[in-house]
Amino acid sequence: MYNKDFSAEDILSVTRTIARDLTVPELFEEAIINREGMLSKRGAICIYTGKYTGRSPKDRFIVDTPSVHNIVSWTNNAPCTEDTFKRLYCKIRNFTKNHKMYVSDNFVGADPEHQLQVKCITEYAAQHLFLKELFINPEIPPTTPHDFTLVCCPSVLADPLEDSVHSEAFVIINFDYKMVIIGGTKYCGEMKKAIFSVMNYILPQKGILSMHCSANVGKDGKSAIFFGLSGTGKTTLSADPHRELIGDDEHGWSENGIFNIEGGCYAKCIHLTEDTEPEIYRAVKYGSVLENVVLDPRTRKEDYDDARYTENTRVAYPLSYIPNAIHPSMAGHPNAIIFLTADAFGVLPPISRLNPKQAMYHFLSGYTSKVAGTERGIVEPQATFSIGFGEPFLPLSPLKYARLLEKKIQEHNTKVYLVNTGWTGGPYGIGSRMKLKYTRAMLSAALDGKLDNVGWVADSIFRVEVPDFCPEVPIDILKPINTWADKAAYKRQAAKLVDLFAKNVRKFKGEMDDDILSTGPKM
Ligand SMILES: Nc1ncnc2c1ncn2[C@@H]1O[C@H](COP(=O)(O)OP(=O)(O)O)[C@@H](O)[C@H]1O
Ligand SMILES: C=C(OP(=O)(O)O)C(=O)O
Ligand SMILES: [Mn+2]
Repeated sequence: MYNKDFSAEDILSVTRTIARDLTVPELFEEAIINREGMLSKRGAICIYTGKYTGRSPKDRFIVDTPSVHNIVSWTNNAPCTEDTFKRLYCKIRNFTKNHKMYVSDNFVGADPEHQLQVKCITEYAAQHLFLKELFINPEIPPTTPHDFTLVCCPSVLADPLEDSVHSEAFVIINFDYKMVIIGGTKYCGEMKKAIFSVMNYILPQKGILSMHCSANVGKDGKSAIFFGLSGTGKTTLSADPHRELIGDDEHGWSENGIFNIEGGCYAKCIHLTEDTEPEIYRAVKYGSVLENVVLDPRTRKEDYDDARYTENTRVAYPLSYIPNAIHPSMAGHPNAIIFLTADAFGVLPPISRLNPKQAMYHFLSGYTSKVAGTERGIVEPQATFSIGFGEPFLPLSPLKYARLLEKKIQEHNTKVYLVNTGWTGGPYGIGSRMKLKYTRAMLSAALDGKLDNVGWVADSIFRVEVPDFCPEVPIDILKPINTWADKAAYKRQAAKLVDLFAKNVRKFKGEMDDDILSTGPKM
């Protein structure tokens, strides 16, 4: 077995051709020349990722070594051996001997105190462009040594039998060598979420809460964060013309306030229209990377309604493409925390207020649905409980994140809301998705203090408080039972969800305070 340093330098010492620090136009040219994708009508480069059009959680591993063994939580992270890592590393190293690789250093962490310099090495120019847009791109290439290495070679395939992995795709994080290696999958989301996982390992160990959330700040300087699993609305709802955008997906919360981990956004394109999501629609332009979006063969016009490759069509663009994004992407302590949930049962209120214990309960529960496409094998909304609304990306014990959040909420007296961006009037298949304009109106009202003086009544099943009025929202939708034609059906459906909640929190028994665990929904 190969027995040397496992490092960026080692790989690049054998790489046939290195294209270093290319600019956006150069990467566009390279991607076109390499036939990695084509230009869209609005001037973005559009790439197709083949078999893997979403994340593949079963193919993601953390190398289990003595130095991380007792730090990583193995209940929600799959281990792999050093041998597996080394074998796949060697396959990548050998591959680069005959190929050109794109190399540059980018940062993650907008707060200079908590930045990580990542050396990005990719097989594809378009993927390199993706990283340039998504990470924080330095004006001049840094001369300091990098902290972490990300290598992505989709053409390198694992052999499940020989390499002891599950498929030809692999995403492996090695904290000892400070390296992520990716092969077999072209889906760009794997790269960003792997580095997010790295930050979720590093930051909490320094006392900083890292969060799967978007963030924005009002004209009054009050910031808000929106936790949510994929598809619940982090990106869509954080792009708000009345508030300044901080980031759409990954943030840290330190003693100084919140900071974005990334420098760009990765928005969903399915059914995107200029009317409903103007900021995102207009961010599709020169410099951005479209993924699996169908283009008209003659006009190259983007067809956002065509899900022939996947529902999980995407666009990546730098934060500066959103008109009211602030730079640097930092703000003070949030005044409000929103937990976004896409409830496929159609029984949760569209907005509700949580006390601090309920906030902990719902953070730990992380109830939502997996929406079609983002993960391999999911074709319709599927109820799930994802701790911290981001369990696949949390390497440490989930309680570590929960305790940090609990402390922050106490210290800053932060208001917490649970917002159902999922179904209303019935479950998925019968009811309809909550109208975006109503969700936006409810959030604006909550964040602007317009719900402070309305009446709040505890929901008899979910026990969270529901407002009796919200400007610009029909009163009927505030209480979910009122939106169901068949009230008995509503109760049966709610009972199913209550049962799921209760079963799910059992796993925290003995580890989390009983008064938190007992604050959940009850029939
Ligand atoms: N009420 C709603 N709130 C938020 N998003 C909605 C709503 N109704 C439909 N959507 C759609 O759901 C998707 C939310 O995805 P996105 O904002 O990318 O989620 P995330 O960033 O959390 O993965 C978008 O395609 C958006 O248009
Ligand atoms: C890119 C992803 O995140 P999100 O859908 O939350 O934007 C993902 O989960 O693969
Ligand atoms: Mn998003």
